[in-house]
Amino acid sequence: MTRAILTLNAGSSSLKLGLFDEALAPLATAHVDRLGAPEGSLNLKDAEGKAMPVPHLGPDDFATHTLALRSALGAFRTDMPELEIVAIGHRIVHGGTAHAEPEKVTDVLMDHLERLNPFAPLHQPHNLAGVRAAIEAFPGVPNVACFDTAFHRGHPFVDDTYALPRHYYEKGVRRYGFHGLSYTYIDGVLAAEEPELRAGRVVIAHLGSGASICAVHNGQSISCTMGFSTLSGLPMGTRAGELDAGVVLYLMDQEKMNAEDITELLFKRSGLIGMSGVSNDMRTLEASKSPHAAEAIDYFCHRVKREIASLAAAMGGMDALVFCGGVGENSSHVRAAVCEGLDWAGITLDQTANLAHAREISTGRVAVRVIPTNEEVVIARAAKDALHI
Ligand SMILES: Nc1ncnc2c1ncn2[C@@H]1O[C@H](COP(=O)(O)OP(=O)(O)O)[C@@H](O)[C@H]1O
Ligand SMILES: CC(=O)OP(=O)(O)O
Ligand SMILES: [Mg+2]
Repeated sequence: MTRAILTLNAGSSSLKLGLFDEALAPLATAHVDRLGAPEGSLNLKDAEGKAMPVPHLGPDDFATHTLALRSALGAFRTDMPELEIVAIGHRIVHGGTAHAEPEKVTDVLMDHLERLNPFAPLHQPHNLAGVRAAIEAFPGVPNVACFDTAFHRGHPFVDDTYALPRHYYEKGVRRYGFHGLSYTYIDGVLAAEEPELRAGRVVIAHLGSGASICAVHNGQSISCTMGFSTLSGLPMGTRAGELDAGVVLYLMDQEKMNAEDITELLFKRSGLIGMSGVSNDMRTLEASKSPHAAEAIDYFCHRVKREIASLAAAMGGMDALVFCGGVGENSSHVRAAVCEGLDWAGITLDQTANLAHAREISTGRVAVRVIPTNEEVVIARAAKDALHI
């Protein structure tokens, strides 16, 4: 029997699973896409990232988080029957103000986390559904919750608050910041491989379907483009990003939209898909001939550029810039467009290295890096440490 740690990252319409051995070497990953929809699908990859054969499954097998988890695990078991799951780690988007470290899941913790649902309605309930599905599938196996907000809990007050009357801050209306597991991973890579850079002022751009940027000084998060919710900062695949609150008032007052309509608009129909009318997927936009697709990419890159400079200002400068996430790791066009015109800030790209997706892509004072992120291994390590495995 191989003793294994399972990691779960449950989104609204996706479920990502990772399997690691006790030394945290990857064994396999599973990715359920379009969970709940008739086109639901499952991809499996082995330890080397090579696609593995998937058993025949129908839409009913992905109808809920519990069924999707069962289907993905069933597929793993066919391939690796000798696996014993000894711990399960979960990505939980919101830990609120109280949860700044990974924690073993208890009924009390689940109760606390459920109370944070209104703060992240499109993430938290799905994350918790993943935890419940895991408890059901593996009775008696300990679960550990790992929080996206935890990395940012030490923000200085000016980057933790909004300019609202005080009692909203006390009620929890704060700049939480997200994608902390990804930032933890990148910070760990720099600490291990380029400690002199890590000791300095690092701007990390996590550019995926969800996207944010973080200012990290000597391993400490100073400021993040995401704040109270996963909606702020950068435009994303389907989310608007930075928006004048006056627009929301206009939508309510003049367009007679209610909270549900506006949530749907800003989280699901805006960003790249809203601007382009073509796709929420950067690859598709880059391949498209539509001028609106090109404008959506331009807007995305412009906002990333502005936020990088803003975050550098929050730290008094910048020694390194790291790109990660699906777009950050794979789109040389986005990286080039973002960095263009930032030479005044010490950023100049080695265009050949950038086109080759090399790890070191800068020629200027600021070290620019492309580092593939890995939220799963951060979760697995946290589960191992929290349970003293
Ligand atoms: N080769 C590529 N060129 C441009 N964009 C890419 C490429 N590969 C992946 N992407 C983009 O990365 C995004 C998904 O990022 P990812 O980090 O996987 O998202 P998620 O938040 O779902 O984990 C999509 O917009 C996708 O188009
Ligand atoms: C925090 C967040 O936006 O997560 P994701 O990128 O998975 O949507
Ligand atoms: Mg993501």
